[in-house]
Amino acid sequence: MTDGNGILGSRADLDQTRVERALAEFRAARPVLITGETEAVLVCGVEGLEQPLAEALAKLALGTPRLVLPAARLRRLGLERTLPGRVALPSIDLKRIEQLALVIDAKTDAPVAPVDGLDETALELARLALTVPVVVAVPVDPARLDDSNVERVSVEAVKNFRRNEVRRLRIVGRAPVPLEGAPETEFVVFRGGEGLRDQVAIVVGKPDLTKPVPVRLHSACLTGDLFGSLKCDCGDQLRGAVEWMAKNGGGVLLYLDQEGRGNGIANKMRAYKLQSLGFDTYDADEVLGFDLDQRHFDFAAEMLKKLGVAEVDIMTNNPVKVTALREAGLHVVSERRVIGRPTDENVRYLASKRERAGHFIDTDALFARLNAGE
Ligand SMILES: Nc1nc2c(ncn2[C@@H]2O[C@H](COP(=O)(O)OP(=O)(O)OP(=O)(O)O)[C@@H](O)[C@H]2O)c(=O)[nH]1
Ligand SMILES: [Zn+2]
Repeated sequence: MTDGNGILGSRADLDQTRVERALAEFRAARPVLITGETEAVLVCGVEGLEQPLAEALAKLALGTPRLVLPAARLRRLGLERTLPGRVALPSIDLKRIEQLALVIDAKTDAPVAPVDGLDETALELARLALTVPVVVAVPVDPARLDDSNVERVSVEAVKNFRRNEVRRLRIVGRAPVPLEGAPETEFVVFRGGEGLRDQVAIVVGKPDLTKPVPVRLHSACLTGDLFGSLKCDCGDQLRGAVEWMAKNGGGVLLYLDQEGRGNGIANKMRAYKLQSLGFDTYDADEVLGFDLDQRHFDFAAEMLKKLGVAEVDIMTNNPVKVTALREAGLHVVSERRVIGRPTDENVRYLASKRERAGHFIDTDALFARLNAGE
């Protein structure tokens, strides 16, 4: 591996580039080589893994291949786990992999070993790629891997990736976009942060930056924000916050590329499918291998700082957002609750957020509004 400082920039820049390329490979169901200090593994997500690749991987194996699973998925498989683990795959058997990784009510009594740094890196790649977070890892000798087209990424590069994305956050475009109910509004586009696309700050009116600024951190919700899905209250929260800011001296809404609580739209739809079978919003995510919430908000704090916001009047029901901004050095001086219309389809979702993730939601009031047909 070169030291960088060529046209692709410094060593740190090159590391970011390699991780970005590895994510593209992961999403396309192609293997990626992860290199540690002394060992290396070829890893591949379970989504789209097919027989020819499974056979090719098996031929390269130096030791026993393994399936790496996050703690959430292991719990669903009937094991008491708080940490990820790995199951040996003496043969890369697609049926067994499917059973362990994807089948809803599968259980296992297979021995589960602790993961190493390479396995953890593989899981992190799968999460960053917004794929199902279960991976096949095959120990190999990188010197014998004669295919130079296989993307290589180091454990270190993946470990530093999120932090460097926050550092690399930069404004790439801005323009006025008058909105209905908020005619004086500017969209400021940032590159970097979380997810696979850009982040957008919507500056409503001319907020006074010497005072606490009304701020909403809004994670993207295609179904709710754009199509008015009845399953959540995101669309109401989004439009409600912008209108409120327009009427109350301005504010900043951050539209964050964190669809599906950071799991991506494909995993959100898989979770919705499970919800249609009776799972609640968090259990559905657990079946897929996700913990309560995958989102980070440090980059959102950085966006606010770059916009000159220091004191925040936050519009949220989510305690994690408040803590995250504080930990990132912003002064959160007050909190406002934001809730959309209750519907038959979203009340259970909202109640779960309160019961399981500690959101400040008055569910009694919600049910009363629902019964009153508001
Ligand atoms: N995984 C998953 N994500 C969901 C589901 N329903 C909605 N979402 C996502 O949840 C996120 C909700 O984002 P926000 O409205 O910013 O956040 P919040 O955590 O509910 O906090 P508030 O600030 O109180 O609204 C969005 O990314 C939605 O796409 C679901 O059932 N499963
Ligand atoms: Zn939503």
